[in-house]
Amino acid sequence: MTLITDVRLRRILDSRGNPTVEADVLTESGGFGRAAAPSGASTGEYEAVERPPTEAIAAAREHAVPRLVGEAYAGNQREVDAILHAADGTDDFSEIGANSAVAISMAAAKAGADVLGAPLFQHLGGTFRGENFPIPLGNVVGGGEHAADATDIQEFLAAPVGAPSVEDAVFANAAVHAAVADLLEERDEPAGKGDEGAWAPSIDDGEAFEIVDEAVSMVADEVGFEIGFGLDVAAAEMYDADSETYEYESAGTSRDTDEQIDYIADLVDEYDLVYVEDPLDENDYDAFADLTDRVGDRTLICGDDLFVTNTDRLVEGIDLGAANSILIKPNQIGTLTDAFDAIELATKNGYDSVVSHRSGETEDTTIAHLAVATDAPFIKTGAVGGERTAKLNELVRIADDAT
Ligand SMILES: O=C(O)[C@@H](CO)OP(=O)(O)O
Ligand SMILES: [Mg+2]
Repeated sequence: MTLITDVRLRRILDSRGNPTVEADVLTESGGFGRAAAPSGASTGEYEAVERPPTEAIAAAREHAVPRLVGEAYAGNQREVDAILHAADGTDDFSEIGANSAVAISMAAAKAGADVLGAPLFQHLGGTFRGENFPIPLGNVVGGGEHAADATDIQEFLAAPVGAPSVEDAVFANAAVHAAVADLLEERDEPAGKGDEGAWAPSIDDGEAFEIVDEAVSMVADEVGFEIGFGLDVAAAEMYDADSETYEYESAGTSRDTDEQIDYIADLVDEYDLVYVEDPLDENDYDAFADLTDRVGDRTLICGDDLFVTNTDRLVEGIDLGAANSILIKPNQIGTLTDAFDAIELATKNGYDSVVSHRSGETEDTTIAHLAVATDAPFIKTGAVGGERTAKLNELVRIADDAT
């Protein structure tokens, strides 16, 4: 029934106005799945390779589509993804592009779910999923590679850890986003938005900490549950390998690795940070391990560029005690199977998974289903903006349907 009869690939727009790959997968019994690849700006050095969409589409049409059509079953995700790997023939999807691979992988999953008549999260995670929902981390202030002339730290993320439901959590993050706007206005700090919808004022990180801390407390008082906040430092973007220092350009500050570890550990304690992503360079497992040793009992230290959703890199991290959570981005590794395997390995080893969007996104909602399917404790997918709310609203719908 789920035999694939057609795979169509096209270029569509992403949220930055750049082209990206969209895939349609059709099956023998009329099943249909459509999915699109997201795209990063602060990409990790070890990510699977995203090719220019036109090239990725041509290569996938030549190498992957003929191996799938009439040959593979959309309901068998591991088979589809193994064929994508075999068709590509490299270990980083540099032939067909991770963008073509992930679009086809996710579209096949949706086609499989369509034939089953089951929601995607159930097709992926089993019939008993849908009881637990991830806490959404929503960025409310940001800079780094996502906005010019803004904070050095890439993302300040509201984390509604005490929310009684995913719906309450999603609305709380939007309220923090609005509260930040009010506080910026009071301080006469005009702000546009960065790539992920967070406010991107020309302020330094210190001021951003004050504002986000205040906004989070204000909204927590209003809603009556605990809201913390966290960071994506995206430190690989500020690390200078020659001088071995972290360069905070807008602040005009430079820190060596020990100073960076001290700085982050102090921030964790001063602001009760619940989450810190990529506080150190993507090649420095030892520094991650030191920091995790110091503060890992009271906050999540998450590896994004460090792990790139790659089980080999995660194994190394587990061995060394580097980080205690992993960011999961299917396009970093190229298939849903690989993303699932990373989550399973993480869970088995006590690492929390944070399923994540990219800065360049589409209306695709697959990651909302992936998070519910895998019982991931967190999802990071913005707070506002259509391509972000697409995922957040899908979570609300899944919760609504499940009750
Ligand atoms: O660094 C990150 O975690 C992501 C998403 O927030 O950004 P990008 O997609 O640009 O890598
Ligand atoms: Mg990151």
